[in-house]
Amino acid sequence: MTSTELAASATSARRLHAVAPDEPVDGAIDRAGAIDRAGAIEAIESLLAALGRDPGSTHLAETPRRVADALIELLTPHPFAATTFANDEHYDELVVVADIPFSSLCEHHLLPFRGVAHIGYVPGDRLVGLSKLARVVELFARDLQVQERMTRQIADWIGETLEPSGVGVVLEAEHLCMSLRGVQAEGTRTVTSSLVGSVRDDDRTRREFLARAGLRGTEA
Ligand SMILES: Nc1nc2c(ncn2[C@@H]2O[C@H](COP(=O)(O)OP(=O)(O)OP(=O)(O)O)[C@@H](O)[C@H]2O)c(=O)[nH]1
Ligand SMILES: [Zn+2]
Repeated sequence: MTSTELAASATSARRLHAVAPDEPVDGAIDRAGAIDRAGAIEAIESLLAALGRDPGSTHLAETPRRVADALIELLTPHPFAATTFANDEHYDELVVVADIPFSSLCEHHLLPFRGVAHIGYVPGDRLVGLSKLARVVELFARDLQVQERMTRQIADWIGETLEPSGVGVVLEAEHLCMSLRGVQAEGTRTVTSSLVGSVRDDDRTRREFLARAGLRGTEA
């Protein structure tokens, strides 16, 4: 996928409410389609039958409901208020939150990929509540994803919400579709990044972000 396509899909997949200064907003997103829980339960029942299992057996009787609810949970982010504050002290150094854990579902195999996100931004007029950076990771992780798109979506959200002078997002994850099955390349770590503004263009800021994110082979 080209970067233009990634950006377009980031915008079309999820639309966020605009953030008004000092006012918490609903971080809820508009989804492409509503979740049909009854339909999902029925579909899992059919899937079990198609896999040669008996969905009516005692052991599997509740499995369609459990699987459907587990998937719905993994695809439903918690709404949140994207609280921002005025940057009265004109703080203009990097703010970095490293090692934010996340789990998502790969859109190719519906298997989890999980790891950590590192986020940094150089504030403009607004600061964001730190926990919101972890919440925005969850906002985009709870979807059928590819790691590259998720990385861009997080960076775009921070850019649009805070209008900072720089943003850096790095995701490091293990894809179970690559380690459990298929090529079975255990222990691989996929690293993706989206660096924008001063975090991309200013050498000192970029190095500082990568070092604070604890990435191997980097130093401040
Ligand atoms: N770029 C990218 N690829 C991903 C991601 N998650 C899974 N994939 C890849 O998506 C590809 C799908 O390839 P296919 O050849 O259609 O699927 P497959 O036959 O199951 O491929 P194998 O996994 O190689 O057995 C695989 O190479 C996966 O490793 C992701 O987040 N980003
Ligand atoms: Zn996959």
